[in-house]
Amino acid sequence: MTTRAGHQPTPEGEAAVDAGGRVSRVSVTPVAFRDPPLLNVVGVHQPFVLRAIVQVHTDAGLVGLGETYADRAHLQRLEAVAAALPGLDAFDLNGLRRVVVAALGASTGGAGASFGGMLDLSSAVDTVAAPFEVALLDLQGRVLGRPVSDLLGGAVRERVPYSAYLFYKWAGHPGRDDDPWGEGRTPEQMVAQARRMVDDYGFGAIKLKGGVYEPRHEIETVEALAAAFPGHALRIDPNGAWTVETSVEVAGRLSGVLEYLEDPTPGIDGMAAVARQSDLPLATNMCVIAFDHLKPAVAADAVQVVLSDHHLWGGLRRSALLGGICETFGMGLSMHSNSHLGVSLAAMTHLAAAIPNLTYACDTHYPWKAEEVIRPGVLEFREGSVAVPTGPGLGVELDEDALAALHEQYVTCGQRGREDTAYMRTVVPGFTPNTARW
Ligand SMILES: O=C([O-])C(=O)C[C@H](O)[C@@H](O)C(=O)[O-]
Ligand SMILES: [Mg+2]
Repeated sequence: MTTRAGHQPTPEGEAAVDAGGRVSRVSVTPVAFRDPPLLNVVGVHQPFVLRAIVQVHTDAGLVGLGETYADRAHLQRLEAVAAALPGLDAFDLNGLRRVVVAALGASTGGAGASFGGMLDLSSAVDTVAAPFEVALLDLQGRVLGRPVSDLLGGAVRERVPYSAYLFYKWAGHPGRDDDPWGEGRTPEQMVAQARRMVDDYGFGAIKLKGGVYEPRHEIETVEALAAAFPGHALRIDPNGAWTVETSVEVAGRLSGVLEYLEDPTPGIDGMAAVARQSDLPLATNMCVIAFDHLKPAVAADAVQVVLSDHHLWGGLRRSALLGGICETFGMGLSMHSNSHLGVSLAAMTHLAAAIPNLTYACDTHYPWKAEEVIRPGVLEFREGSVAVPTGPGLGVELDEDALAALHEQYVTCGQRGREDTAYMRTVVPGFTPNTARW
């Protein structure tokens, strides 16, 4: 097949075009939803999370959904792709990639870009393509009357387990008293936070976001969680807050307590040095976040578990490819999250259902949010897991009124990017990220 300028259907593509239609219009709607002041290595979550909802319309009258970040520079890239997509066959995922590469032009590298200092944008093509790929898969599923998990090879599990994602946190955003979670600082408070999540959602795995306090305090928190939740799988993720030496010490102390230790120290070399001196599996969503990073990480035996994230790895099919690579090199696979809405939760659930070697409970920030853009009823947590939607495509429907309300909130909230460090400095002047601090 040759490159299709203007996306004219080739004869062999005709049947698919007839069935699924061609992209006629694409909208990218930035939204904002309220978020508690969750602490991490670079600062604290702002009052709102920004997300973009992608709607891909076809001339057959169907709409596919995707969701991604909505930081200003990312939005501009999404808009460039959205403008170039009309005419594309809804089944032409390779064509989508060509459109993204062409639309981004010189800005495909993305080196140095990041979302609030938490996530380096290693591959702009993958990150920008992802929500459109999800939307096209949603469309394909709607055409075929099959769930997205079937398009990824078929669900190997009916339910996808997720983990409770604990955060140290302030009692509330400054000047507001509407935070239903309260302060999260002491081990007792963190056990109470976990209790609420486990009671409400039934989670069987618990992840603690660390990198906030000195390691001794965070170890005590993990030990309190282990005592309070025997039999639960535990993880801590300090996002590279520790030196190699500290990481080895903590790994020794928590060996037998944790199922894996996530990003204790920055970089592939640092992780490899820890791995050589520890028997705890090391997981990452920081030093391996794009296909380019796999070869050096495997060569150095730096990580034992890769945390996939379709938003960063180019969508659902490339994340499934990542699963195959992890299997080849004997690495485990888990799933990372950032604050997200239901379109992403649906996509994550289909993906996790269809990857046989994704054997850990996936991360999700879902319990922290109180607002939504999809209609209720499909994505329910029971016993810590979400049933894989069985309806066509992603299996979720947009609530247009809710989308409009959260878009209005985006317009008025004043935030245009994720700025955890800057927000922290409004309360703690001079704060510097805790990377490799201890
Ligand atoms: O596993 C991780 O590193 C994350 O979940 C990254 C996120 O940005 C998290 O740290 C957060 O929400 O602050
Ligand atoms: Mg992490």
